[in-house]
Amino acid sequence: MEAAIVQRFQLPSWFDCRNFEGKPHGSLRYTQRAKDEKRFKGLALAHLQPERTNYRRGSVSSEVSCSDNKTSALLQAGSVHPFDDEDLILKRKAEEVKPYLNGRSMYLVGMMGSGKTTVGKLMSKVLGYSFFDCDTLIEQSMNGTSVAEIFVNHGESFFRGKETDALKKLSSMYQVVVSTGGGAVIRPINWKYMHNGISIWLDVPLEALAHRIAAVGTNSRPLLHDESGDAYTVAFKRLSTIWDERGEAYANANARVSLENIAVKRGYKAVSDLTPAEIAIEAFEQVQSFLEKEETMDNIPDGDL
Ligand SMILES: Nc1ncnc2c1ncn2[C@@H]1O[C@H](COP(=O)(O)OP(=O)(O)O)[C@@H](O)[C@H]1O
Ligand SMILES: O=C(O)C1=C[C@@H](OP(=O)(O)O)[C@@H](O)[C@H](O)C1
Repeated sequence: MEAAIVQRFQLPSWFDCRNFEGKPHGSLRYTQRAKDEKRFKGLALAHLQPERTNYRRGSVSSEVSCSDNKTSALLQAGSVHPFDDEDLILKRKAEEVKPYLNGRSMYLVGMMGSGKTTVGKLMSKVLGYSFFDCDTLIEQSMNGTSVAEIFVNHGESFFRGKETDALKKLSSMYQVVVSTGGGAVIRPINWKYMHNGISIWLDVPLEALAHRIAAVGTNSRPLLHDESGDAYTVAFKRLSTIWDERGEAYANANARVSLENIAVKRGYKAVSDLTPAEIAIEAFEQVQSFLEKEETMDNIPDGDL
């Protein structure tokens, strides 16, 4: 993670920069007076450049130091938890959006591996909604037969019928977040059901999808499964073909969450730096924009449309 993290540190006492030695990492702002006196006290706003992070680990190792032209001082080293803030922002965002949803459900759509399940679970948790994974519902309706087995034993079109049945059932429910299967967007009837709630498209670049899928394997994703070739290349080729066939269908969703746009907004080099919480925050923001537009449209008199 390349982006700087801003963190406040309560410094315990006066620091005299001349008394410290250490290699400065990051920077620390302090007042002109402190600069002149080469000492300072109190709250410091530090920009940390973490060495490495991982969204599952949720913490970064860091060093905060101050320096002037001649000296530098290591003030604090250890672990910080930037995502504590992120979780709080996510919770607040959900609380902000929730009253305007009026109990409407949310349907996450997107290519295989786009994070519908991961992000959907997070969104349901902070909203206090129930979470459903469409593939899991289909498997349950088939006494635990896996999606991969359903494809092999009954074919794709049978699976698509089950998928539509599952969406029909879900469409009568309120306050649920649904992770749909990547192919749910290809049948117009499925959109009729999903439009009972708000649909959100997780738009993830194919390279990132292929990396994620190669990491977990393709056993549970029959449309990508292939014994030959290296996992990334096979996944990328298959995903490209699928994208050509149905890419446009995802744009029917009410809200689009583009990982490339979030990465640019946050100053990250790669979309792989984005955490599921950051993506969920953006999803709520896009839902908010959709609801605002919807309200504006509702307020326009019929004759003016
Ligand atoms: N933001 C993310 N960064 C890195 N890996 C992710 C992210 N979101 C999901 N993943 C991983 O990608 C894989 C697919 O995610 P999943 O939520 O199952 O996608 P989908 O439900 O759209 O198929 C999982 O292994 C998951 O841990
Ligand atoms: O894209 C698709 O056609 C499919 C995606 C899968 O779901 P995920 O998107 O959850 O992997 C699953 O429904 C099935 O393997 C078909």
